[in-house]
Amino acid sequence: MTNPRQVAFIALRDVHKGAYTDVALDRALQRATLLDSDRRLVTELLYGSVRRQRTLDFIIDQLATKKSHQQPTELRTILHLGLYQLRYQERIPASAAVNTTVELAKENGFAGLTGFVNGLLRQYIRSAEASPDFLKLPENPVQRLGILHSFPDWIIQVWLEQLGLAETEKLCEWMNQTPTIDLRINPLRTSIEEVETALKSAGILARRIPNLPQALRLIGNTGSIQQLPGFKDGWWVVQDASAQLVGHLLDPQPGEVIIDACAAPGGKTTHIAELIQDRGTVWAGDRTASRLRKLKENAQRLNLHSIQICTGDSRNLPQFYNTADRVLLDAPCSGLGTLHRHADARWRQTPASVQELSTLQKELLAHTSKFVKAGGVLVYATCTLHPAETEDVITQFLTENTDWQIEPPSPNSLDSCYTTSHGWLKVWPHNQDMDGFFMVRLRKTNVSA
Ligand SMILES: C[S@@+](CC[C@H](N)C(=O)[O-])C[C@H]1O[C@@H](n2cnc3c(N)ncnc32)[C@H](O)[C@@H]1O
Repeated sequence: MTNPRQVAFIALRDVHKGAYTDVALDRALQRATLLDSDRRLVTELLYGSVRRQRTLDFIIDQLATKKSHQQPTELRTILHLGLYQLRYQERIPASAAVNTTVELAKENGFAGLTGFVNGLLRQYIRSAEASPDFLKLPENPVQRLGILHSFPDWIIQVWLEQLGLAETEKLCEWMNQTPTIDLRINPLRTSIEEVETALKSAGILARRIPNLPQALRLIGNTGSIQQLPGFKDGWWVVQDASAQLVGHLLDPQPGEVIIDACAAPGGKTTHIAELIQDRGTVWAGDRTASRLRKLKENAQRLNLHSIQICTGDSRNLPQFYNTADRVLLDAPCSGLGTLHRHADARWRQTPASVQELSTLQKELLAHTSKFVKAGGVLVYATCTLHPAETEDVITQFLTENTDWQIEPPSPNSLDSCYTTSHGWLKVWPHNQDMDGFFMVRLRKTNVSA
């Protein structure tokens, strides 16, 4: 297969049948023979169409007699691809978007409906030219933002309650961007200067990130990550800037025993091992064996030896009670802070799944806090921005465990600029230009309050 739009159609059709977007993309690309530029086009069309699904359906609802969900599923998929190009891909001439979409319809069993496809797309072009905001959006702010920026109402509601209208709109726009790639340099193997020089010689642009001495943000097209200089030598690992803050908040020291209770695939475990200069013990626990295999590969590539793997449910590991100087609980979460990275996550998560996660997070915190020695530290972190998975988890824990208290980062530490008045850190992506994250450092005192 050599037509990128046909490849995008097959992948998007699989997503509409329930496949994960990244899995559908890999599968479709593997079956195709495409130039690098066409592979990028497939990725953009697929991820963009999945993200913008609600807006695209709303356009179909306005322009066609039959609502989007009444259209044959594969025809709806084809219309999404065409409308996505017209609305969001300025580089693609409108005529090319229309003609290729009509072709797709013809090739995929809708030869009798090419007039309908052509007519709908051309009507979209005429309406958008006449007035860029021709969509008749509802007055209700939750629905209006949800349709315009393509999020479910409940997510908009969660953000509106915390941020208000103007900031929520900025956050929505930020979450619809193509995600950036950050590297964390392994100081045990190289220096940030050496990596900068190697990337520059390979024609890759990168910039430093304020407050994070080991971080570089890649700019523009990078091609395959595994082919970048230094990958095989363990010079760096891909890790978003805000995830790098977590290791600094934990502040592990050489010689300590540290338990990373939800560790796989090891982004933070390997950071901890680097921060202790590979001297001490980092227990990497996780209940998913396949993800732990990835962690092992990462540790080997980075040449880190202080990491020990423990497969199992971290709610049930009594052998670790009172053994750790520090514990990291990077808990499973709804990922509302990283929706730009997982195009379909906004459609998969629900208020009910958030409540289930909140229960799991509270159980994990109750158990893993027992791993910490008196006087020790636990950092709770999640890449979500939902209060039920963040503030509520911590507030309940502190109410039930009066021998624990929040220890905010010291004023001149790397994390201090993200600290809230409660002592926990909240990274809002549209303000900080990095993934959304919540993190808090708790210290176990010797006495109950
Ligand atoms: C947010 S991810 C961890 C990411 C990792 N810390 C990193 O930086 O690469 C959450 C992890 O928790 C694991 N997990 C979920 N429930 C668990 C449980 N009850 N016990 C142990 N691990 C669990 C999942 O398998 C997943 O790998």
